[in-house]
Amino acid sequence: MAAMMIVDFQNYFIFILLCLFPLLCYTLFFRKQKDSRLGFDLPPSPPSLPIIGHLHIILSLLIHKSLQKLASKHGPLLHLRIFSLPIVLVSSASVADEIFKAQDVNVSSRSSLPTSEGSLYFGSFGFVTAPHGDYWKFMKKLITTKLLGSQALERSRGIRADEAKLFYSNLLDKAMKDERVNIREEAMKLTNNSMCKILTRRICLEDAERVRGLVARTDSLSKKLLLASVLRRPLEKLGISLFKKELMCVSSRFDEVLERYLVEHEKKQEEQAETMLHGVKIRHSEQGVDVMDVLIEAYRDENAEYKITRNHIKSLLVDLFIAGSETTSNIIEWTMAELINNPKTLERLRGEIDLVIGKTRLIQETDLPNLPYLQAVMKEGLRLHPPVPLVVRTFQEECEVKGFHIPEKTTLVVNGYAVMRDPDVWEDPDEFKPERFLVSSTSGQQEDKIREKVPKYIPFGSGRRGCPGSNLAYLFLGIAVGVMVQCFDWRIKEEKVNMDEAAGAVSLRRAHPVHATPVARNRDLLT
Ligand code: HEM
Repeated sequence: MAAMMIVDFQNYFIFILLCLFPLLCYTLFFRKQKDSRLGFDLPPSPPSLPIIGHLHIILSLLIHKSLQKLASKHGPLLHLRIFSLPIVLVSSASVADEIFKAQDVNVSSRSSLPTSEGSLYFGSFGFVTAPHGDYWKFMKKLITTKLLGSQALERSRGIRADEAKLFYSNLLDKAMKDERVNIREEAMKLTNNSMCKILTRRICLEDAERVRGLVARTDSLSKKLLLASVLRRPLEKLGISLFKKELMCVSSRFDEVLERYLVEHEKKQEEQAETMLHGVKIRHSEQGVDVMDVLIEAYRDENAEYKITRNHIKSLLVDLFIAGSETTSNIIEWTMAELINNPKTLERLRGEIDLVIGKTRLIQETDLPNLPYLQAVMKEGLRLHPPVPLVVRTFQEECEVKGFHIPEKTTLVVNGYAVMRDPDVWEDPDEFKPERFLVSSTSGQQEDKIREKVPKYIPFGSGRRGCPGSNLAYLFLGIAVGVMVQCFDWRIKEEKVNMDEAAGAVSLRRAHPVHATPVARNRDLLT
């Protein structure tokens, strides 16, 4: 009897669950967002699939290209849906301009993951994922004034110059041995080692491989995290924490290395303080100050506007390291691929470098302002191959864009890749033509002035959440490309470098690494 009752109860329980399941699905996936201004039109929406909405597009392998195709068919301002999560997709310069200007504060937050609470990467201590509030404002000020501002970049110039010489001598070594070079790997060594030294003044030699491995892992993890943050709300309701184990594993490895560096820095600072106590005045040499020193100072400052913690310090270092090295090495490789495929452009660039610098010394950062064609080459590389093709933010409040209603908490996706290949504002948008960035070469100058008013060029995003590392990025890119063009000819086995994009990554990476053999033009530039 008891057994029958148990079976009955089980059936009854299953029956209730089956009845509740559609309700659960409805609540999670179909229920419309609360919209206080019903009656206003949402932006147009392309056809979607039942339940999942437009998820299949977000999951596509080359997401920026799928979204670009969607926009060219249905328009530059679209309303998409993933389950019940609303997304606004922007693919033209004029719509992006209106949002970045009129809604700058409203879209100044990104969404983070509830599952990444204690993580140093993509977690609640991070700067990149921090909501637009007191912490973000405090750190942004510190970054733009003391960490990546012009004086800070001046201070770290020596570090980058040493790394540039090492970069040149590694390439020269390969040239002497007639060996092929994987340009991405060489670029990665340059940016990783420079970033390590700028951030912690450590040579990072013993940790370099480890850190490089971690950066590679974060790239593959980023796509999953983007997906997890898009699916955040439905998953939260179901109590599912996606990729938490993987995320925490990467985080704890970063933590291990950075905690060690932090303790070393603190010891060094204490030793200096002690020496001062004994009456010997040792000024903390400006040359010896790295990003970690500045952060420790802010951490110890009792009167600071915001009290940061050790985790904030470590998290910011992870953010800067990943944001700074992966993106710049990607664009160095893309730009060299374009130059090898466009020998006339390469010749013109080399002509400019030879003319301005001569053939007796290596290009330096201070030469860059005098090399307009090199600057145009860098800009064109970034336009065609933006390492961060999608800028993702959140509308905090409801608003109107181009006469359409955008509900609060809608995710904003600006497809920078599509904006910078928008045929309405770019002539021959898919071609590599650095000349377009040279002021004097414009034929229809009037037309160009009108175009310049629209921020069609957004490889570093825009508005207050735009990239604070763009100046540093131009220095890395200018020197790496400058050295490779000034000092070497490049031989490839194929007729042209394959320009396919890698599928399944968040950053815009190449599907095939560029393998080329450097041929030295001048062997005595360092002597
Ligand atoms: C070619 C190289 C780079 C590219 C293409 C790039 C691109 C971007 C983009 C598109 C964003 C999002 C901007 C937005 O939401 O509007 C961003 C954010 C950011 N980038 Fe970069 N970046 C590069 C290099 C760097 C470097 C060298 C650093 C620093 C070392 C850096 C640090 C950051 C940080 C901290 C953010 C987050 C800003 C915030 O949330 O307020 N980036 N970057």
